[in-house]
Amino acid sequence: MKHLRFLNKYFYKYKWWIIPGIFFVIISNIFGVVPAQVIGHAFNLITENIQIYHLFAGFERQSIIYSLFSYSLFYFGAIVLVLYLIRGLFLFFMRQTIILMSRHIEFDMKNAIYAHYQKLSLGFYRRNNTGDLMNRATEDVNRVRMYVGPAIMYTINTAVLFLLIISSMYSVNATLATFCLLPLPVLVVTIYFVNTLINKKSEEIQQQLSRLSSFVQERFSGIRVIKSYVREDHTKKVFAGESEAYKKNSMGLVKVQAFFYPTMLLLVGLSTILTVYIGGKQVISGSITAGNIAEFIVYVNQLTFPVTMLGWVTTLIQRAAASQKRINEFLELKPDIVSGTMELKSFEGNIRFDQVSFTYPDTGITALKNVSFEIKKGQFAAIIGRTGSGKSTLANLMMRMYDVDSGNITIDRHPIKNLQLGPYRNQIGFVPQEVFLFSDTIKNNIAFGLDQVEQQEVEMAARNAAVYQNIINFDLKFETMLGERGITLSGGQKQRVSIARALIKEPGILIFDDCLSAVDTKTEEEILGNLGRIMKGKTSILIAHRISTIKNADVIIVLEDGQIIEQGTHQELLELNGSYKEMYQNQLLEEESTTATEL
Ligand SMILES: Nc1ncnc2c1ncn2[C@@H]1O[C@H](COP(=O)(O)OP(=O)(O)OP(=O)(O)O)[C@@H](O)[C@H]1O
Repeated sequence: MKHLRFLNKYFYKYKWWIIPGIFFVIISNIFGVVPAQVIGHAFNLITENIQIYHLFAGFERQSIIYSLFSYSLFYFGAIVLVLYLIRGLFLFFMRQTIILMSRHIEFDMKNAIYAHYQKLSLGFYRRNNTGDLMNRATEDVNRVRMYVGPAIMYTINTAVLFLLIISSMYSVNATLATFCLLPLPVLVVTIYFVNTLINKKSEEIQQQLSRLSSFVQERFSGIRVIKSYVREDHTKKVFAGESEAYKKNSMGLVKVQAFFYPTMLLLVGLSTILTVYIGGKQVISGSITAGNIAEFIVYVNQLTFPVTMLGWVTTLIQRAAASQKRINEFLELKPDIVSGTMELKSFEGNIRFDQVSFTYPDTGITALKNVSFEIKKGQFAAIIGRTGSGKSTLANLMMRMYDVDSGNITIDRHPIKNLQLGPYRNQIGFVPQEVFLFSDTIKNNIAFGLDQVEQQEVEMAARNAAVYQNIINFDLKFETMLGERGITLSGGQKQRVSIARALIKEPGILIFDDCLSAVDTKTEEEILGNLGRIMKGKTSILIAHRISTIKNADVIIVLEDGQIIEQGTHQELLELNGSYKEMYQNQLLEEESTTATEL
């Protein structure tokens, strides 16, 4: 329950919703209780006057008594109707304040969670799966909303109604009131237990449902693999198995519910029978009127709904507390990467690594060991090495996606940690190894890093990335939609759109993480030629596997197992006669053998 204290600030913020809300609950309940008394009076009117009416049988006066009688009943009916209408109006206001407040809190919380997620670093996203992140921002917030809205509303409602009804009952007759209320504790306890059971079963169903939807989602994403391995029948069987478990759980829940409602009605019926029996005795002894019995029956029925709600409300509160705990766990997390305060006035693009070591915190893999190098402003640097040697890690550290374990990284002679993070990252044009394009138009994908953009700039970036011709061949050109609702680009086209996205920023440092792998050599040359022109005087870093891509670099860094083993220009490295030369010769041999087979 202590986790729900977090929500108090929202109650305070929306105090002018909740205070009137409580007021409306009280008024609506008063107008809900008074009709019972009017019904009691109407009942008394009937029992007292019916004999008089029969006494005048055969006389002309009987019709006058009849019209008086029916006029009074109509009058009582009208009063009850008006009272219920007023109650209805206040119920409307009650929902318009409390439930509306809950929607505002839901909105605020979702925004706060999303904003907080944005601040957390890459490591956080690696540690937590997407499903969990989504659930906390949607399902958990929804459960909390059920607490700040319906649960609070029904709790206040039940408390007020209980107070009003019980005091009205006792003001009429204490004995009858006590007997009427006797079955209620049994009802409350039964509801509590059955509700716990229902809750447990619902949770199981919910879990099974998420298992089922994750299964379906994954199989839809991997439909190509399923079809090519002819695993349709197998997946069908697994799906049927999961569905069967879901069906079984649901049927279990239906059974409990089927048992619950009749039991509840039985207990309410028992209350009514007791009211009639004990009430009848009291009428005979003259302590109450027959109208009071009618009044009590209305009270008992009015109590039924709030009592059944009690169990439900308890569940809502328990669930909300569990959800709020999960939400708080994330909200209390501090970002691993904290922005520095130093403003980079004139950005040059000098990068220096000094004895840098880094271990990924989540896997414990040491990706870099004592790495030192310097890339000067305007240089074209290349990083090469076997897969898993730490190339992408270098790029991650340059962008300060992670902080180093030991050693220093300096940018323009300032420790990277001192720089303001946003403006610094804005200076970098990064093209990741795994291209990610949003389900949006090509234009918006290219212009992603900028707030405002001209069509000409987008076209120029596309030209420089050698993808312009491909784009204008689509019917909608730059307005072509990508992703689920749009077209699918080829691997090479995706890479080039991603390159255009980095180039349009006119960055101070450009980092290409092996993003030319799906591009043919001719297009690669064209892109590299364009880069030479655009990045003149600026720093470019190319991570690559093909030596042909990087042989013109000013400096080539050769990584192996997280360490720099060789460093220099293409010529210098060849002269070293080491790993680089071996790699180069192997690649030359591969090229020769492919050309030979092609011939
Ligand atoms: N986010 C991560 N969390 C944990 N370990 C990681 C992460 N990224 C990479 N690693 C590990 O760090 C090591 C270096 O990986 P890195 O991606 O830097 O290599 P790479 O040289 O870029 O490889 P490739 O050429 O295959 O892209 C690998 O052993 C890898 O398993």
